[in-house]
Amino acid sequence: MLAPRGRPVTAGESALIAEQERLAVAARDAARAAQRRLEGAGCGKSVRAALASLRDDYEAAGEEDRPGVLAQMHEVAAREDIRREAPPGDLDAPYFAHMRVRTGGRVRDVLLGTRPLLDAGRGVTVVDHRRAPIAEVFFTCAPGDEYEIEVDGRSVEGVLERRHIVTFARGALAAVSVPGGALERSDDGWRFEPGALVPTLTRASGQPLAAELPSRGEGGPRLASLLDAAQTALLRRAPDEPLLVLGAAGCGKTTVALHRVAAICRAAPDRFDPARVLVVVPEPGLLHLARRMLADLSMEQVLVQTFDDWIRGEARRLFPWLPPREAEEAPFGIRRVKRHPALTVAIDALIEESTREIASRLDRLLAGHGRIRAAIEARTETILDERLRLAGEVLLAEAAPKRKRLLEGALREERRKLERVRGDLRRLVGDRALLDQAARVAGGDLPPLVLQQLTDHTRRQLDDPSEVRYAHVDADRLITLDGRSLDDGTPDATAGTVDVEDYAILLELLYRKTGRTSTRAGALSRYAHLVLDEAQEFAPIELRALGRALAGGSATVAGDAAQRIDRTSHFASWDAVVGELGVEVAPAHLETSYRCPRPLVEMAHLVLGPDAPPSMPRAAREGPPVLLSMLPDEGHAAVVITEALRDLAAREPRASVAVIAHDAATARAVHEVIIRALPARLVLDGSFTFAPGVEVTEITQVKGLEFDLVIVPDADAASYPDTPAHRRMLHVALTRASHQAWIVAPGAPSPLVPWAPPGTSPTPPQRMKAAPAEP
Ligand SMILES: Nc1ncnc2c1ncn2[C@@H]1O[C@H](COP(=O)(O)OP(=O)(O)OP(=O)(O)O)[C@@H](O)[C@H]1O
Repeated sequence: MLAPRGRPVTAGESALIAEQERLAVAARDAARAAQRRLEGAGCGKSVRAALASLRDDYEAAGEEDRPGVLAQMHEVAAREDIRREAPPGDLDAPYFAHMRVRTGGRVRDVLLGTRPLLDAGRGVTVVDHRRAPIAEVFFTCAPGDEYEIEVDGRSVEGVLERRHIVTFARGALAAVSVPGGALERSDDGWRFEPGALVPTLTRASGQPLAAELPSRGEGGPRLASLLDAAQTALLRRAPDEPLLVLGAAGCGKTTVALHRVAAICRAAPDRFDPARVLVVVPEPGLLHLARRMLADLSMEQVLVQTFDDWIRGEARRLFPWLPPREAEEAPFGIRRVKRHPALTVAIDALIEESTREIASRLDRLLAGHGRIRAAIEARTETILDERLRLAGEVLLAEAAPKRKRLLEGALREERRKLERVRGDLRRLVGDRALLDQAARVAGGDLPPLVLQQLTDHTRRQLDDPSEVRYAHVDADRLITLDGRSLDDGTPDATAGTVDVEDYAILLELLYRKTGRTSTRAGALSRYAHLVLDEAQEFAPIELRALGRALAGGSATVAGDAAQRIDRTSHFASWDAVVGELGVEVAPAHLETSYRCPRPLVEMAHLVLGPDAPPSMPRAAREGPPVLLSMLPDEGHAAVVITEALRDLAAREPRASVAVIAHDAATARAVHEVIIRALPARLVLDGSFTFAPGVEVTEITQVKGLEFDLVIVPDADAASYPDTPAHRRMLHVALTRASHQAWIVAPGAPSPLVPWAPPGTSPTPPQRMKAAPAEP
């Protein structure tokens, strides 16, 4: 049981509580009354049934009765509209903040909630905290501030007298924020608890952001002196030696990998020209960070790319026929199939089919009576060109001179055509029989529904977009009113596009058919050294493409299996990763976490649960506790987070804060609230600034990055259920913090978080649940 830190409330605070309780009771009654009214207005199902029967009546009615039936339909539909707009989301907690304003000579209490609710009789006004103009006063003013806002084009002035965040527990007021803490209800009555409800975030002074570590122009040895002995030992490895650096989040894998680039380019400049070094990362955020770190190491010439950008550039050079348009990110299921290792089985089957077709064609052409097919099918080489060449040698040795020339010509022509892979791609991802062969070995991973989704998607991609279909129509008539293309945002938007996942498949098909990585149009780039960061996120087919670009060069591979969050990447093991890349290497392990302080390392390890590595990384330093808050809902959480950030911005303007949501939709919703109070950037495209300020983002964006503070705004049971994938996601979010993390659960809390572990500091609603009252 946690010892109470606070004190009994003062008389003034008691008066405030009484006033807040009156407001709470009035709001709850108003919400319940509104709910009763709406129930009286009919429930959705019965309204739909009523409308359906009225529609039948309308059909059956004579001309003269129809207006009457129509009027009834309108009335029922209007009731349905009221029901849909219906307020009270949570009858027991209809609002989460209160402010008292003096405006037009009157004092008004305004409550902030998720749904608006107006009950003049009870004196209750709940406004939508995201949209109502008056809510801006709550987010931007302090008590005593004068304000001027615009409402429906009119300017409204006033003074903010009070502002409080409140929480409810089991329908009753549970806490009211006051300067320095909160008044909290316990079984003994109300108490003042310092720092409660809205926790105080801190930023340790002097914590380096990764980008601030080494400074430009300083030499290699000086930079390396920032590294520990284990890290420095890795830099001493021979430049040609492949290196696989593993270790938990924040152990310095990226740091070592990029320092190694500088080290080998300096040690062997004749073989390792920085311009021939490629650094590949999964996401744009890490790309920006890596470029900055390389610039600090005077290695600006090194090419840093996301895998998608790299493969796009390569494939478009090799296959100039590719449609210029790329589809918007393909649905999860489709990406999963296209990146699945079992797709190789479908590729094998496709190559077999192509081989048989070529053999039959040659037999027909040269009247081979099955001998050519038998000779080709007798070969077992995996590269089709090899098979044709070697079978050809056998056939040519036996052939008469005249026939020899014919055979030679026909074989040459067939081998020349092998680099045409466009039709193969269409067949591979559009032919259900081939895909079913992959599904059979995928152990339930590729269900029929997903394969159907893929073949439908492929069919749509093969359609001509409307612009092509309507080429005979004037171009300006094909532009819609909002200036977008005719197909934008429609299923037809997929027509005539290619998926980014197709590029690696095309390279694979090319290689499997020709044994080459070039076409007449161009050749795959070659690198002296490849750095692959966050390597757990790449699919086998992508690793093979990179391996082929490496051909003979050396590699530094860095990753952490506990951080794999892309469920379409199919990570199997580190042996498999380096195997696909074509390098042989034993892993080197880093064991000290430099980014996260001890409480965070422990929490992140706990969150991984059964998936945690056997030993917890060593933390290089102590730090503040991980903050935990349970709040009634998302709106409430967003307001509490906003309040804490407002306070932090005033005290620590140089802190870098990431609010890391589980998904983009949640990030947008939280951002919508935060920007009412302070400048915050919504980053969903990797464009992080690595500068002080607040950035709201989603987990897939933050791989490899770090911020002073991390806030997880949605650690509820629905966003983070107990699955290995969700454990890893939460782990990644938390380990982005170099100083402190705050986990907020709106509604039912996630089972992944130990809500009251030692060393953490739960905020009031949680403590009230976790700890019974003192005797
Ligand atoms: N020896 C060291 N001494 C002090 N700080 C270090 C040391 N090594 C790395 N760091 C710092 O630790 C932080 C994490 O490093 P880095 O990003 O390289 O880790 P990582 O293992 O790649 O992390 P992740 O797995 O999360 O991508 C960075 O701020 C880096 O500057």
